[in-house]
This record gives sequence, structure tokens and C-alpha cells, in this order.
Amino acid sequence: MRCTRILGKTGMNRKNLMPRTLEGQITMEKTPSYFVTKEAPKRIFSMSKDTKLIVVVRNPVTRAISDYTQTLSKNPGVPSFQMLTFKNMSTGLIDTSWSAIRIGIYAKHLENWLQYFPLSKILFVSGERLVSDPAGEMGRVQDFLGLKRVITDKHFYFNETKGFPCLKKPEGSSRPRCLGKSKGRTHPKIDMEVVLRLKEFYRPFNLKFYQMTGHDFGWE
Ligand SMILES: Nc1ncnc2c1ncn2[C@@H]1O[C@H](COP(=O)(O)OS(=O)(=O)O)[C@@H](OP(=O)(O)O)[C@H]1O
Repeated sequence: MRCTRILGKTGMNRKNLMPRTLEGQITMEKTPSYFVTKEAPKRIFSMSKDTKLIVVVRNPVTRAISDYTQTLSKNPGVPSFQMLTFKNMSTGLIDTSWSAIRIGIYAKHLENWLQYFPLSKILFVSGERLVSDPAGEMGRVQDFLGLKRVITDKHFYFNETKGFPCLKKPEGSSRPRCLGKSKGRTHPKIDMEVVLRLKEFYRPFNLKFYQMTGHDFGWE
């Protein structure tokens, strides 16, 4: 498998710069921001309408806090999560222009993709299950890609120190390997009222997303 970036930062198509995919190979490309990029579905469709899409989704409230944690780690001086979340704190009006909030409105982004790709070409992986049952979710991924189920629960163990599943023996190495320090960071404590208001905000979008995908992710 090879990982490549299809659309450059400038929006240029980099496909022609990449080596050809040989028979028996699958070209994989991983850029989380494509899911929320308006032009991405059209561009990817015009490159290959047979592309299969995999989207990892987690509770949008936790996702927003995770996103904020990442920003905070790079810039400790950013305003508080609460300040960034609300346009108006006393009315509880949410600032949907803040990317950490906007990205979690999955139903809205999915609408753009469904203009070009049928649901059968999109696999939604549960971020929660990826942690609680990594082999199960990886099984779904392999089936979706039409691959033999090579990755199974034999490949994972739960690392108590990391608090996450890790690989027992990654390819080409004899030592176990966990994801890096930037994955699975401790989140800052967020006021319960803020969390509740965000839950309430996302509820209709989550329900719409369950309806559209035919899958209840259990975020309520
Ligand atoms: N096995 C394992 N180990 C560590 N972390 C795991 C694992 N499986 C899923 N996760 C969750 O992945 C979250 C980070 O992934 P991201 O989607 O933010 O990564 S990316 O930067 O967009 O590529 C990261 O989010 P945070 O907990 O907020 O750091 C993890 O919860």
C-alpha cells in the first residue's frame, strides 16, 4: 500500500507526480481535512469515481475538545475552550465558524460527498470502537476494501501506560509499537455546562448523520 496526497495545498492535482499503482496494489491517501473541504468530493470523483472513502468519526463534542487540545499544545496562549465555543456566552450561542465546532457537524459535510459518491463507497469507522475494539473496526475496513482479514485481534494488546491499544509487532519490527505522543493526550477539564450545551447543539446533526448513514454511533 502507498499513501499519497491527491490534492496539494494549492489545490493542484498531484496524481501525475506520483508513481503508478501496480497490479495488486491499493493506493491509500490520508488527509483528514478533505472530509470538510467543499471542493474535495468533486475533485476526487473526477480523478476516479471508483475511489473508496473511509471516514473515522467520533463524538463531535470529544472531537472538538481533542482538536482544542492539539491547538493548545502548539500554542499555550490560546483563549479557553469555553471562550472559543460561544459567540455569546450568556445566550449560549455557539460559534460554528470555529473549525473545532464546524468539523463535527458531520451530516453537513456528508451531504457534499453524497452529491458525488453513493453511500456504498463510503465506510464510517467509529473512533470509539477503534479504541475499544480495534480488530473489529479493522475487520470492517479490510472487508470494505475487499482484502483478506489479515489484521486480527492477535495484532493488538492494550497498553496500560498509554491507555490505548497498541500493535504487538508492527511490520518490519519485532518490538511493540503504540501511536505517538500526539495521539491520546489528556484533555483539559471542560465545564460540564459547556459540554452539555455542546451535546444539545450537536444532537440534531448527529441524529441526521445516523439517518443518512443508517448507523447509530451512540453519541447521545
Ligand atoms: N490506539 C490508539 N492510540 C492512541 N490514540 C488513539 C488510538 N486509537 C484511536 N486513538 C485516538 O486518535 C486520536 C488522534 O487522532 P486524530 O484523528 O486526531 O489524528 S490526526 O491528527 O487527525 O491524524 C486521539 O485523540 P486524543 O485522545 O484526543 O488525542 C485518540 O483518542
